[in-house]
Amino acid sequence: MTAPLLTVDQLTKRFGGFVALDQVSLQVAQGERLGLIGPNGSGKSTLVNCISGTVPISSGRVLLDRERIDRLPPHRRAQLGLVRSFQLPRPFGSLTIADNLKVAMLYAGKPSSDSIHDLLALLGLEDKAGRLPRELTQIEMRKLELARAMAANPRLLIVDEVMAGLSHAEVDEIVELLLRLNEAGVTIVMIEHIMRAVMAFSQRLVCIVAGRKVADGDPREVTGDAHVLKAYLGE
Ligand SMILES: Nc1ncnc2c1ncn2[C@@H]1O[C@H](COP(=O)(O)OP(=O)(O)OP(=O)(O)O)[C@@H](O)[C@H]1O
Repeated sequence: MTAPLLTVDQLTKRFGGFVALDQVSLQVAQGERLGLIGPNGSGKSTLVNCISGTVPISSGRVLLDRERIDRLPPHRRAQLGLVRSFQLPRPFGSLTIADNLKVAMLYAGKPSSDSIHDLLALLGLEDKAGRLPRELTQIEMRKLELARAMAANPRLLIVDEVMAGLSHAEVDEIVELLLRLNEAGVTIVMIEHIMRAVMAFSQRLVCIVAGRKVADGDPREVTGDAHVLKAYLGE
């Protein structure tokens, strides 16, 4: 059996006396599409912050390909192929779309084998190379954010609420795009509140409630799980 690409092992995160994540363990296989769900404030973003290195963990381990990465700074993790797209697009406003992608490649420390042009084409932004971010529509901004993440040549891409505020058709478009990126070989973890998108995308779901993993498995089974229903419906 091949080793998981990502392993989160007994991860605990405390903010002062508050336990935001309580011994969370999960694995992500190479090539997988995993959905991470949970009510507001359950700890999803904190988990992603701990995995990508923007907040230190209190205890436990995070491994990429069997190597511990939980002491590495975020840019080192990005160099190893662990890349996240942020909840809010934050491109450099004075740089063109193409230059924003160049910066992202430099940050990851390895100019991608894909040319910038190929990346723009993959994301459907080929007409926008010379434009500034402020000239983009909302969905184009989300695509730019995904393109910036892809410019870092990720092995594991974590997308954190990239569809919030988009129309029904635009959500479908982003899901299609993520499926294409996955087909191109990128393992993807999606954090998303839009359940239609989560169900269309995910091969497996993990549900976090109040800092604990309460379900992990087939999406239909997880969404029918009593703990998950209780957390969402507040029974
Ligand atoms: N830096 C911090 N200091 C103190 N508490 C924090 C900090 N960051 C997050 N928390 C708390 O940890 C808990 C989990 O927050 P988190 O943002 O991870 O939830 P979430 O599942 O991503 O929520 P949402 O779906 O609303 O984005 C919340 O109670 C939050 O208030």
